[in-house]
Amino acid sequence: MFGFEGFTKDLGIDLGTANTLVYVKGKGIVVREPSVVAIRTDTKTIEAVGEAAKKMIGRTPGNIRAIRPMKDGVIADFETTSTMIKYFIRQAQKQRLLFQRHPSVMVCVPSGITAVEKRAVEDATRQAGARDAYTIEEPFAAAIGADLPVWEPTGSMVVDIGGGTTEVAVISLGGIVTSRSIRVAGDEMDEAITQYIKRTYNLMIGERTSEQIKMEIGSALPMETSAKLEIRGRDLVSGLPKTMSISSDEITEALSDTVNSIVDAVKVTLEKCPPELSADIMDRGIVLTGGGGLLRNLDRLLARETGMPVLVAENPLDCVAIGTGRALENIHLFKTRSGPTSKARR
Ligand SMILES: Nc1ncnc2c1ncn2[C@@H]1O[C@H](COP(=O)(O)OP(=O)(O)OP(=O)(O)O)[C@@H](O)[C@H]1O
Repeated sequence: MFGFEGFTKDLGIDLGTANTLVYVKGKGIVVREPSVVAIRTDTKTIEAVGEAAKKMIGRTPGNIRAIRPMKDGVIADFETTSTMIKYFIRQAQKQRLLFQRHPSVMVCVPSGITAVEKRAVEDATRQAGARDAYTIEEPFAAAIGADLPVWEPTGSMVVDIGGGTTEVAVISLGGIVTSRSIRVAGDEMDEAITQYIKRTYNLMIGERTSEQIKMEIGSALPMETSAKLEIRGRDLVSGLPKTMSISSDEITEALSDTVNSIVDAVKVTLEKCPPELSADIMDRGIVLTGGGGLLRNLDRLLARETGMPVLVAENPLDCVAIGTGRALENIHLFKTRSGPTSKARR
């Protein structure tokens, strides 16, 4: 059993592909920044991390590269990820919330990752200064953060749609009964929009523009009143900047393949769910978490396709971070290491 008396100033980190959130017990979420690092390619030094680095995406001079070290929810670049975690821990410490130089840190990881990938997250966290590094599977953390009764003998289903991964899991009695993790989520939606606009209008738009289009007029089902948005990009024929208007119906069409992959992942997981637990889920409903859960009408589409009630969690973007932090507070409830958490010591 891991003692939990020293955890008061310890951290839960939602190390996401898109955003990293840090949760401190009693304080809530104290850091919320994009998971981006800007590096000088000549000297290999870090130029900026988080919000400042995100602003540089697509706007960097030749010698600076803005990268997202987490790709598809796992560590694509070990050194940079470790530097980024260190920066976020410092940000929390700067707010005088942490008095321990080496806090214990719980980091969430996608449920589908390999033992090697999990180890990489634990090592990067310890290299960033953590005394103990624990990992928790993301959908389990999301379910705790969404206030689902994860410890009860009743089935709960959570669909966490982040930047890189969508995690679908059925949880009961403190464990994941069945789950599915697909590397299709918000980033893939952005890419689908970029490709659609390139294919249809010969217009090249940036990563940030496609995300903005998704958030402002994206919808999983056609909206009752179609909306329009002015977008800017580079005309691939003339090579010049161009402004044009795009409709929400077009974005619904652009997003259909990605959205259908998510719907299929939910259906497959439901098919594998034991009947008693399905009945519980029918009563309580499927809960959507993660930023992707905010896509308009995704709840309605999922409800139509599964015949189950579907709800969006109260603060979908914060559920994983809150759940990760709460899991650290309740570490004594995790009975075995083969459950949804694991631990590595300095
Ligand atoms: N209103 C919205 N509509 C649609 N998508 C949104 C909205 N708000 C945020 N998103 C998307 O949610 C994604 C980020 O969600 P979140 O912060 O939960 O992911 P993450 O935890 O960083 O990623 P992962 O779980 O894959 O590691 C981004 O793709 C973002 O564009």
